[in-house]
Amino acid sequence: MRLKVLGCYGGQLLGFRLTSFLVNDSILLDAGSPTEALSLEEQHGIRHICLSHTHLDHIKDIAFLADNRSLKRLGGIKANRTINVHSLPENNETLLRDFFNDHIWPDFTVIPSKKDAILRLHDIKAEVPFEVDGVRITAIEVNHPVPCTGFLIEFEGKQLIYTADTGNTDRIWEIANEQPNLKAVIMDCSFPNSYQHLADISGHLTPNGLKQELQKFEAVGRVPVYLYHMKPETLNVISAEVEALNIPLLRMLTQVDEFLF
Ligand SMILES: Nc1ncnc2c1ncn2[C@@H]1O[C@@H]2COP(=O)(O)O[C@H]2[C@H]1O
Repeated sequence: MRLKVLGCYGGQLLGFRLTSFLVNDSILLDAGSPTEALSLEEQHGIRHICLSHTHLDHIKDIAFLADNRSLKRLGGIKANRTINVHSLPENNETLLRDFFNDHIWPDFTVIPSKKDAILRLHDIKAEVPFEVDGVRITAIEVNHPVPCTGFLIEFEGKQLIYTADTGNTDRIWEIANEQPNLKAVIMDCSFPNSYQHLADISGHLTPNGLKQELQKFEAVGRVPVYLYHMKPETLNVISAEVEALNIPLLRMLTQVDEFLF
């Protein structure tokens, strides 16, 4: 499995891109930044978006990807016409009602026609696996103020866990502990310890919070844990606090990271 970090921050600042990961060149985990991180040709390779939740920092580039794909069609290119979004039914409803509603952005689920649309929204169910482009994907509910799922990604007998945005949560760790060949976990670490209250009310983790979470993870120290969604203006403080935890194979992601699992 190829995993490319397109953006791994929980805020947008010059040089810091919002959350998005590219799996095997065609599947996005969240869509905070693909149009900023990828060439037009690379964007056209994206066929699926696994969407954890509808907060703006995870959906904003669905809009720009769709617009770019629309121009590609006008240019007469036929391959990879549709972008398939996979998310909970509540999230797909929110996308249609509040984002692709012809006010905030055109409704690309009916452009150029409903039958042959640029965007197709697929309802998924938590803990019911589905397969796209040979990759098996399972959504797992996590703890955020809006409906949100992390994802278990499986390809060629290897597994990756992406917690998505979450405060303390249990089920995803139970599932992580069941995986026979888990290669990595990508998990939330948004705020420094001094912002614990904000982390709690906004459904995120601090270094202290993630230390508690990792007590539920049996492979800690054996399987790499990569942190994402750091608020960029607090990065130096989070970095020092993560370092002080002294947990082997735990580090913050950077937006130039690429992995081959
Ligand atoms: N009660 C709050 N006070 C201040 N900021 C908040 C509050 N709730 C949410 N936020 C911020 O709004 C952001 C929305 O996206 P995030 O969940 O990434 O992170 C959240 C916090 O940074």
